[in-house]
Amino acid sequence: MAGRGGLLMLENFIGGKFLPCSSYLDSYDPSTGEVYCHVPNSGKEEVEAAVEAARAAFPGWSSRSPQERSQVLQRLADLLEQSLEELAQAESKDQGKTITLARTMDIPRAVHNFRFFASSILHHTSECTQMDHLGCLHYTVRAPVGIAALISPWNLPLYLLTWKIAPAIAAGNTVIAKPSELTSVTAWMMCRLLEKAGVPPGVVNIVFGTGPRVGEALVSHPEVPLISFTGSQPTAERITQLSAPYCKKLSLELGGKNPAIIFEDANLAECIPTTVRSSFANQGEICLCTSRIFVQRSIYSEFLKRFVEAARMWKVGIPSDPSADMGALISKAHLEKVRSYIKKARMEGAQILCGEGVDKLNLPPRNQAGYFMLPTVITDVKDESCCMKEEIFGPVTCVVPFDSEEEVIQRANNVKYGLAATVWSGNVGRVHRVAKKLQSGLVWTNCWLIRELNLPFGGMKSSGVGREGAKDSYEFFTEVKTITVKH
Ligand SMILES: NC(=O)c1ccc[n+]([C@@H]2O[C@H](COP(=O)([O-])OP(=O)(O)OC[C@H]3O[C@@H](n4cnc5c(N)ncnc54)[C@H](O)[C@@H]3O)[C@@H](O)[C@H]2O)c1
Ligand SMILES: N/C(=C\C=C\C=O)C(=O)O
Repeated sequence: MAGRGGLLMLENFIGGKFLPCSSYLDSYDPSTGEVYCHVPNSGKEEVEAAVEAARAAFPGWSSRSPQERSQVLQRLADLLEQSLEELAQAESKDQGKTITLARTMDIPRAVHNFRFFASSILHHTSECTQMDHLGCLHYTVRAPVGIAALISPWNLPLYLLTWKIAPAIAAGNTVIAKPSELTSVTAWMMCRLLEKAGVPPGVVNIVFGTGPRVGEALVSHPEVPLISFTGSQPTAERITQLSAPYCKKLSLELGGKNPAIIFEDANLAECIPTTVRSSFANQGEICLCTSRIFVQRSIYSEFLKRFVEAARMWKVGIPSDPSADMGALISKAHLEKVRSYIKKARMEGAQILCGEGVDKLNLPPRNQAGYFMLPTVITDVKDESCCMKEEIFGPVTCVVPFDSEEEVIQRANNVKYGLAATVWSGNVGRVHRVAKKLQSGLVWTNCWLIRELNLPFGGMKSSGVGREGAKDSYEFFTEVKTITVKH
């Protein structure tokens, strides 16, 4: 919808209706640095209205059969798929990611999230045990919890929001979702499809705005008993504090400082292009991106030379260019934060082998103020450096040598995070051994980011609490009850 100055103006979606807000935020096009959209700056009032709508919709939705709910999810998946190109264009413009990534990963995955949970909700079973000597039978039943708060970040906007909405409503909950204020457009576009898909009013409500205003009002609302959050560790801490007085159910998917461990028997022809992708895909703005590369010393020089050559070939371009490998970072503030790590690395005596401050970025005149940065490789950096310890969440990766298996496991584990690791080796025994010892919720060996939605997804240590996936999401979005029958 066109608003002030012909710019796109979003509205909240509450109780099946688009509702204007009393104040709005500017949203920037990352490829130009220009305001192109206005996003509702919602607060307590909008959260109250959404809670009322979600509360009213809960009895009807939660008492439908899983089959009925499944059909609604399937219809929504079909409608999203029919709008794939329009959604991909919007996601790429709003987030700065390449149109190719939006077309091949973000939007197809959003479609798949609804199809996947539409199917998996049909296949859950409950537990039953006997105590014949006491004449008892025990069994469990599960029921949806109620109104779920779903909060998502800006890096994979529709992909991550639907990864929460789909399991929550499949299990019979009603939801209030809050996308990142930096990337709200595709969530708003999805709302236009809900009625046609048969989602009753109030089952999915979306309130737009900032964390401190609308996010906090949502997570501290007494009638919202569960919160599924994906974002940064400091925000998770705040949400935990605000929700603690109510003993809410929490699922927290947080940041990472993900290692790649490359042994001398790795297949470098596969490892190098995949590790360039795992370091720089989506501008390095994926929580699963590699940011510490440990390479066995005997192949260190060869790896480094080939890796830097490949990183230099990774094309940074405007998001709408189908041949670009990388687009713009999300915001000016984030670009400055990412760049500040390169400055700190230099001050510590590390070497920048390519990218920021070394190579020249060529951009069309219209995009000179966009938030672009080249893929950057740092070496000669100590494990204690902030570049090796903190999540940078940008196109920056550090490469360091190692000597032995025990040493590299210890160094890979020596950070507060534990989300995703990759291990490269042709030795099957070593691959299993190392994968088992890494403190990481996910380990990809000889590959990266191949997702199996049935299995648990999530992090250890400061990377999160809880897991998402077919069974884990079902357990999170339902309450279990044990019933004993004496016969
Ligand atoms: N583990 C995962 O699956 C995963 C996936 C994607 C991103 N991430 C992490 O997300 C981070 C980047 O995303 P970000 O910058 O949007 O994170 P963020 O924590 O700043 O924001 C995430 C969401 O929380 C909201 N929020 C912020 N403050 C809030 C508050 N006080 N109360 C309630 N809500 C609040 C934001 O508006 C946004 O919608 C990185 O750390 C990244 O690793 C993790
Ligand atoms: N949650 C998933 C990915 C998270 C990526 C973070 O940036 C997923 O693939 O299910």
